[in-house]
Amino acid sequence: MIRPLIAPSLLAANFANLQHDLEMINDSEADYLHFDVMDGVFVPNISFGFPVLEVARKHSKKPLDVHLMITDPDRYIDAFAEGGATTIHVHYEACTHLHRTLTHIRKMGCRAGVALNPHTPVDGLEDVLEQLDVVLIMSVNPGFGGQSFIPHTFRKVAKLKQLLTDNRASTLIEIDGGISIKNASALLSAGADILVAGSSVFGAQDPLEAIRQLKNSHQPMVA
Ligand SMILES: O=C(CO)[C@@H](O)[C@H](O)COP(=O)(O)O
Repeated sequence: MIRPLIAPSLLAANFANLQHDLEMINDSEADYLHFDVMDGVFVPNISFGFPVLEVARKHSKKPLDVHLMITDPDRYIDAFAEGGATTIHVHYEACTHLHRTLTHIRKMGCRAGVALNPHTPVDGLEDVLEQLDVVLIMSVNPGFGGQSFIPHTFRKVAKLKQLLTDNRASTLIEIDGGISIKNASALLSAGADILVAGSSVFGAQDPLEAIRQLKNSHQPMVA
């Protein structure tokens, strides 16, 4: 079985000591650093932007997985690509010309991702699969960390996996919101490849161990 890719979400880090938390992630088995950008319009919260991106780029050795929870994301794709993003996710609900936006993200040298709000069906992606490296399924309504996982996500992941298989697409499936060791293995069985985790990592007594457990969550738990 393939081990999942793990992306700790910086939103849940200790901003009073970001360098410490970034170094913890560097020392961990995490595969990416998930970077949530919120504009207070697309979602009812404002998080962080370019000054924090610069800190992350300086101190993080992990590829940056940037999730743009903003309206009109086209305005900022070049800046995030030049700022060091490896992957840029735009929201399906925020893009009028999704095909063009995804093509542009790739042209800027990044992997192209689309994030789906919990109410957005996966079917609308069929005509952009060739432009798409990863789909970020939101398992909470975006805007805040620490929310409860929406159980409907299991069916949605399975449906997307089927769509990708039917189209012979190599697009990865990433899940974000309320992820912990409790739901990780069921999500992987449904077809997820990448797990984003905020509070279950940074709220743990031992964040390194929490990341290690998520990384090994494809294996049956030993009682
Ligand atoms: O994008 C978001 C929230 O909008 C997420 O990336 C959260 O940061 C995940 O946090 P937890 O639900 O794991 O605490």
